Amino acid sequence: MKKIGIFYFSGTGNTEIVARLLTKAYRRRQIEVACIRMEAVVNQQTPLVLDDFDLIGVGHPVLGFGASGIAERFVKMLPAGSGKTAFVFKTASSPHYVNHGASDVIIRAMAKKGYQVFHNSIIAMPCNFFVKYDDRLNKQLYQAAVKKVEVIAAQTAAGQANKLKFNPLLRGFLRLVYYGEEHFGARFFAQGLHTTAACNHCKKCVRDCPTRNISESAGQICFGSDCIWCMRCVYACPNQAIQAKNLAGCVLHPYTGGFNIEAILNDPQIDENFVTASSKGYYKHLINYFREDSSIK
Ligand SMILES: Cc1cc2nc3c(=O)[nH]c(=O)nc-3n(C[C@H](O)[C@H](O)[C@H](O)COP(=O)(O)O)c2cc1C
Repeated sequence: MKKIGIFYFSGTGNTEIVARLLTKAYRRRQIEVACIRMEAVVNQQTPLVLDDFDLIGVGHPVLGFGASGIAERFVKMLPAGSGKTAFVFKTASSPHYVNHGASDVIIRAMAKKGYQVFHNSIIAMPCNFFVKYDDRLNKQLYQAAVKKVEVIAAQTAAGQANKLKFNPLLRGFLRLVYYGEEHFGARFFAQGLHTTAACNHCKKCVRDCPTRNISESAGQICFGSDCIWCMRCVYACPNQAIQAKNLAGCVLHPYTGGFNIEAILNDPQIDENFVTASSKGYYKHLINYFREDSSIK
């Protein structure tokens, strides 16, 4: 293996953390890696040149059981693969099998273009949507992610396949949910976004929006209709000045997603042994996920 190109989209930092961990894991194996944000390609700031890469990685968050508009736009831009090998990875708040099909549209589109997508994986990370996870769980998820990334790096570097089990009967229904989330949910959410008096017009949100959906006009920050509900603007605003009026419950207060992982890791008071072999209820489905890499016995 000479060089790997990892293209990822990350709204709030989780997928970026995984993409960076993967990059480090390959480099430790003496493999050269380029780690590129998908939106730089989609917004034509970075040319899409794949000639140097022997292996392509595509990473995205699971948004409404799908892959996010940016990932779909990126895949449309890919040139013919001519048999190039590829893998996909996704982050989600849960490794449950309902999320396993989230990359299917991407995998199919890549296969149509001649890419051989041989490895598909899911990594559970802190939830950034509606449900605020306990920081002990966030720490446990991150530590498991570090181990899972090592496995993904070893398998993909060796050309070893990985498939995710998915019930095909769910496909049509979940695709419909995704369509509703992307086209109606996201638009409705964006219609209710507004800035408060705390906004100092630094325009970070304008610069950072992956779909260039935020602009400033006559001294006002304006939110357009091409929102993919990635939450970046809300969570990354340095003054917490962007607020949601519609579906406000989906924004976590205080935010405990990707960007604060470092703080969680550095806090010795946060005990990562949150899910155990005897956990019940919602957390039960995480037991096997943590067992896979011996995060719990
Ligand atoms: C609009 C939206 C929809 C989401 N839908 C799902 C979902 O269907 N399943 C899931 O497990 N997590 C879902 N999540 C949670 C994210 O997938 C998860 O927190 C992910 O790691 C975020 O990655 P990022 O920080 O790279 O954007 C959703 C988050 C958002 C903002």
